[in-house]
Amino acid sequence: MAIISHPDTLARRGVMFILSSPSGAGKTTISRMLLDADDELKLSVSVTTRPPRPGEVEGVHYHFVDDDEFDRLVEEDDFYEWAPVFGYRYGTPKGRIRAALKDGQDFLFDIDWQGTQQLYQKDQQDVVRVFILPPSLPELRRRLEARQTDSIEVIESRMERARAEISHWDAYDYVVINDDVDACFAKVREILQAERMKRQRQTGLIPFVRELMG
Ligand SMILES: Nc1nc2c(ncn2[C@@H]2O[C@H](COP(=O)(O)OP(=O)(O)O)[C@@H](O)[C@H]2O)c(=O)[nH]1
Ligand SMILES: Nc1ncnc2c1ncn2[C@@H]1O[C@H](COP(=O)(O)OP(=O)(O)O)[C@@H](O)[C@H]1O
Repeated sequence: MAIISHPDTLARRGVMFILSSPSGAGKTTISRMLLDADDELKLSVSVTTRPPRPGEVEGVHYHFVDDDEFDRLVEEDDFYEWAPVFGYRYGTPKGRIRAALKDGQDFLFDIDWQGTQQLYQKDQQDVVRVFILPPSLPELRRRLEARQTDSIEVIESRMERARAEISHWDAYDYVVINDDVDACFAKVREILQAERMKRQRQTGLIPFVRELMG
């Protein structure tokens, strides 16, 4: 694969940019805004046994598989990590991620805290962990209802789980409250931009500085 050319930085390793949030706090919304705004960022598409929601497209939002296929992928060690969530299984395929990171490709991961911990254990140097919080629990419920994708029972179970998910806030590098969506997006984007500049990622820095020093 060709080395990615970055307009703002020297040659560097890609960032594994993780966005997590309690369900309904807005990580899908913020992820979509980031992907639309940023050509250097690519979504890591997860594999799931959950059925598609209206409007979700195979290969774009998830790879939708049945239980047997998921079992096969686990056996073949095709996942970076996987976890059960709400009665379904979700996994991050290793695919070409490792090689692409070395070439400077940035990846966005929309995964929960369990997946975040596993990815962080496997690759601390590349991972950046961002947690999005709702401004309040009543607002979280309002957003889940407004999305109109879940039954009352599912919304109740998401609300219950939200409390458990929020308890993992301290396993993240950054915490951003999603009150105004544009403000939240701007903050998350600044985090990504700053992380790209981090000295440890800049594989092109040593030769460049040597040249400057003469
Ligand atoms: N561990 C792990 N979690 C994932 C992965 N993909 C998605 N998830 C999480 O699974 C949960 C349910 O996702 P989804 O069914 O799309 O509903 P959402 O809560 O509305 O985003 C979310 O917390 C996601 O962050 C993955 O590859 N690994
Ligand atoms: N800052 C915000 N203010 C109001 N509504 C929001 C905000 N961010 C997201 N939403 C809405 O809340 C609902 C849940 O957001 P979504 O991005 O699907 O959450 P998640 O992916 O975390 O489950 C969606 O209908 C979305 O349009």
